[in-house]
Formats: sequence, structure tokens, C-alpha cells
Amino acid sequence: MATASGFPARRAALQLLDAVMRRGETIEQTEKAAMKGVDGPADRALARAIAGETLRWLTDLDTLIDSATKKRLPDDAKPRMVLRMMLAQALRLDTPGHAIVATCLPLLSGGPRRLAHGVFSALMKREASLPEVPTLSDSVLVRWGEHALDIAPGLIDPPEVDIALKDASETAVRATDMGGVSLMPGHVRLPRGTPIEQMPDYAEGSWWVQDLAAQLPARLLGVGEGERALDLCAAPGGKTLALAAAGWNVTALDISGKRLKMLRDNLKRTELEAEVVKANALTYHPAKQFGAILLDAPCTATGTCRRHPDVLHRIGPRQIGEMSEIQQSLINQAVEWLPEGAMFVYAVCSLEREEGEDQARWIDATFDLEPVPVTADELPRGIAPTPEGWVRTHPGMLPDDGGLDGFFIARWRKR
Ligand SMILES: C[S@@+](CC[C@H](N)C(=O)[O-])C[C@H]1O[C@@H](n2cnc3c(N)ncnc32)[C@H](O)[C@@H]1O
Repeated sequence: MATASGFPARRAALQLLDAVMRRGETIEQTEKAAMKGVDGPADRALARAIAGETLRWLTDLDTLIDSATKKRLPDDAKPRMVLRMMLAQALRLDTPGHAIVATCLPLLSGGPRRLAHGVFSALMKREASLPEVPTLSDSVLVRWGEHALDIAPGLIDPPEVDIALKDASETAVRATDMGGVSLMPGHVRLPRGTPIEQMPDYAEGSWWVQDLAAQLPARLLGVGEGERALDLCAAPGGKTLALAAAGWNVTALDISGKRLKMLRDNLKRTELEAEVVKANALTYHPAKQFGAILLDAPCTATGTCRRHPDVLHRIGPRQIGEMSEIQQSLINQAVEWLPEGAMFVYAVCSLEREEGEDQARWIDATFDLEPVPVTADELPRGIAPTPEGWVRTHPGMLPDDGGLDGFFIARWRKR
């Protein structure tokens, strides 16, 4: 069988899915290798979309497959993965059936093509469909508990594109000019798929891409008026840019040279300034004192499940446990460096209680820090602080405005 023109994109999607499901890797880690031989941005976007939709709807796709097979296909069997991809294209991307068959069955060359073809055709014939809202896996349902059913509708589609403005006084004008809407001063939301880097004023540097929830931690430190702030896990720099734009004299520290290169590029494009330090925060010795420390800690990133649905299948108790230990080590360091009266903001883009609420309780119980509760007027309309004065966002919030990422944020002052 000659391979159809869309075959390389499907092969790449299969490799992306294999990397996530079998090896627990992120899409980003594997993308470069998987995309070899895929020509052009449209085909690369297609490969990403197939993998993304498959991961987002995996539980429901499996239910359909199981309803059409006499003997259950093992979870990691190649025909199951190819069938998941085929159905995701038919039911989520509106790809015509003949194109799906022509580009996906060759992925099973030398294998059970007839079985996959038969299952796919049977499901198409009976007009199989997906539920309105993706069904979360049992392990995610258990972890997210009472929030799970609220979060799931936020996963139906990939998110729109949020940008943060360097100058919040331009919010209304920019929103109108760019065809977006603003959910708080300094924020503009653009339609899904907006080709950011091709926008006429991208190079001008008066804004950067940053989810609405990710814009909150730096804002909670207020304006800097030239005071020193340490952005402790800073790269690629979204929060460094926000702090610098708010008048802080920022030291941006990160362990990753590759990610710091992105941070430097971001500073250059936006013409903002920060001292950039490549160091391990756990062994670093700051030579100066800071009026504020922002710890946007490394985490499982399950709050970014709308744009990175691989987290729905890669993350489990082991990763959550490892991350919460690292977070506590980083918190220990940060608190040690806080002079009296200095502010401390802890943030994670995670939906896991162990990385968020439990860490805040541990901080309260362990250190001599005074909680500084977040107030409703510091947050977008429709998001309220928790009774403890923390911020907990998740993708099911602001449903009429397109949702936001999951973040946990809390604030203290050194007594
Ligand atoms: C959640 S990301 C930070 C995102 C960033 N604040 C932003 O807004 O763009 C966590 C960062 O922590 C860094 N990191 C992890 N362990 C570290 C350590 N021991 N010391 C310094 N940075 C570390 C990672 O390289 C990663 O860039």
C-alpha cells in the first residue's frame, strides 16, 4: 500500500502518544524526535492536535473501542493506540473516514490492520459519539475529589490564548485592536489558535503570552518601586517580566541554562531588565537581601492539563510525592533568605492538594510567617479567594469566559 500524504503526521502523533503513555515523557520532551520527517507547520500542528485530542478523550475513546471488540485489547497494544487516534480524528477533528483509514492503517503494517479497520468501521456505522464532557480516569477522579466534576468541562477544548500587557493602562485599547477580551487589567484573551509570533506587534514587545492564572502570582507582590525581588524558579520568565514591568528590581534565578536562554530572549524582546542567575536554588547563597521572594516552584503541572493533556496520564502519586519534597526544600531556602517584613509568594501550576493547600498548611505550621490573605479585588471577577485567603484556580472556573489554568497561590510576610 502506498502511504498517503498525511501519513508522517499520523506517525508522529503515534510516537508522541507512545512517549507519554509508555515512557511517561512529556510531549515537549519527545516532540523534536517525533516530528522528524513531518514537513511544514500545518502537519506538525495536526500531529499535535491528534495526540492532544486522543489524550483529552482517552477514557471515552477506550470505552468505545471496548464496546466494539470481543476480546479486550491490552491498554498498551499498538492497535488500541492507533484506534484511539483514528476515533479522535473522526469524532473531534472531523477528519473524513477515508482519509483516516488511508493514513492510520499503514501504522499497523505487518500487524492487525483488519481488526483496526473492522472496529473503526463498525463504530462509524453505528454513529458512535463522545459524551459532552471528557470522562476523567479513575485515578484522576480520586485525586481531584470534589473538584473533579467541575474541572472536567474545562477540558473539552484546548484553551484560548492569554497575553499579559507590559502597560496595564493600555488594556482596553489593546483588547479592541487585537480582537480580544480582557478579564482583568493587563490581561487580554485572544481566540484559540491565534498565530502569536506572526502578530504585527509581537516583535515590539509590549506583551507576552501567559495564562490568566499564571499572571496572578507576580501581581500579588504589587508594585516594586525599585525594591529588590528574587524570582526563585524563574525561567522561561513570564513572572520575571511581570515583576520587572511592575517596577521591581528583579533577580531571576533558575537551574536550567536552556530555559534561561528563553528568559533572556523574553527580556530582550520586551525591553525589560532583570539580573539573570544560573544556579541551583538549593545551594545558592544570595549576596543581597530581597524585599520580596516569588517561588513559582517546579511541580507536576497538572493545572496545565488543558494545553498539556499528557499530564492526565503521566502523573501519579510517585511524581506528586517527589515534587512536594523538592517544593519543601525550596521553601525552606526561600524562607531562610527573607528579611523581616519581606513578602513571600508561593505558587504552583498544579491541581494536586499535596503541592498546594498541604504545602501552605505546612508553611503555616513550620515558619514564623504571617499569612497575608489575598482579597477578591486582587483577582479576576468571578474568582474568589479561599476562606484561608489562598488562591485556588482550576480549568472549570470562569466557564463562560473560556476557563483558566489550575494554580495554587498563597502569600506571607516575614514577621
Ligand atoms: C514552574 S517552572 C517556572 C516558570 C516561571 N516562573 C515562569 O513564570 O515562566 C519551574 C522552574 O524551576 C526550575 N528549577 C527546578 N529546580 C530548581 C532548582 N533547584 N533551582 C533553581 N531552579 C530550579 C526549573 O528549571 C523551571 O524553570
